[in-house]
Amino acid sequence: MRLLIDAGNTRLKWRLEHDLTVISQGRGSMSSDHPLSDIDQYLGTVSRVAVSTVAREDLRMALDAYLQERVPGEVRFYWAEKERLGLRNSYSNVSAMGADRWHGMYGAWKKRGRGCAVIDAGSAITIDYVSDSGNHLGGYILPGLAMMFKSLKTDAARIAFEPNHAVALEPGQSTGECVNHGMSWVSLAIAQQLHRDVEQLGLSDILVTGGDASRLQAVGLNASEHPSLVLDGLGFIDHEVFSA
Ligand SMILES: Nc1ncnc2c1ncn2[C@@H]1O[C@H](COP(=O)(O)OP(=O)(O)O)[C@@H](O)[C@H]1O
Ligand SMILES: CC(C)(COP(=O)(O)O)[C@@H](O)C(=O)NCCC(=O)O
Ligand SMILES: [K+]
Repeated sequence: MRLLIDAGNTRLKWRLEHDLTVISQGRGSMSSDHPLSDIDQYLGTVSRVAVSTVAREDLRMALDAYLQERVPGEVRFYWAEKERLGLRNSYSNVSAMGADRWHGMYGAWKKRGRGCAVIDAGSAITIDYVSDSGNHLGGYILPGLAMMFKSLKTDAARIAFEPNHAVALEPGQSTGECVNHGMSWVSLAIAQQLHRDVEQLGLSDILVTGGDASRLQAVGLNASEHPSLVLDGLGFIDHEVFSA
């Protein structure tokens, strides 16, 4: 069995496969001691692990040690690359790019094979544009929605509110409404800017992934949702590496 892991800054997403058929997939919290506890009993039958991570180095090392102790097969970490199958990274220093961004872009490139926008609404929101010819045109990194809520709670003394994910865009008339409608307002602004960029750049479509994907779609983001786009791209690359 092959185990694919996408370890972000908030959640660890995993997928167990046998001969490229998905046996099971799920997620754990990166703040828990054992984010893979749901599949502990299967790790002894895993022949290979492929990992995409942007987690803190101490967490990456702890995950590596946890896997090495339990998995008989190889544990391989995959990072952003300069180029693969015609997809070309715009970063001169590719090692600085989050592995999740490259794997999400590669998953989109393999699925579409033409210009597209990739949005990962996770702990941070990342946006990447790829041209029809496979050139990474560049992208953006924004604070994630939960990160924005958290910064208001921790950095503003007199803002008390309960976050809610309902979409409401009218001007708020209480602290809670001003904050929650503000989050919908920011999400709408992101969606509208994406639509303008995709139009101007002549990109064919938008692929969205990440825990807050549905929130962006709820305010009108015209995108197809691919909940495991990072795992998809990671799986394509790992398969290509081992089939070469
Ligand atoms: N059950 C959940 N646990 C944690 N975050 C969640 C959950 N459901 C939705 N979210 C939202 O998804 C975001 C995390 O998305 P995810 O793609 O897992 O992040 P990352 O890849 O950065 O670890 C959080 O910031 C939060 O706003
Ligand atoms: C921007 C990110 C934190 C997003 O990660 P996530 O929100 O999925 O945890 C991650 O892609 C990252 O650490 N990037 C490194 C900087 C860069 O991509 O330029
Ligand atoms: K992510």
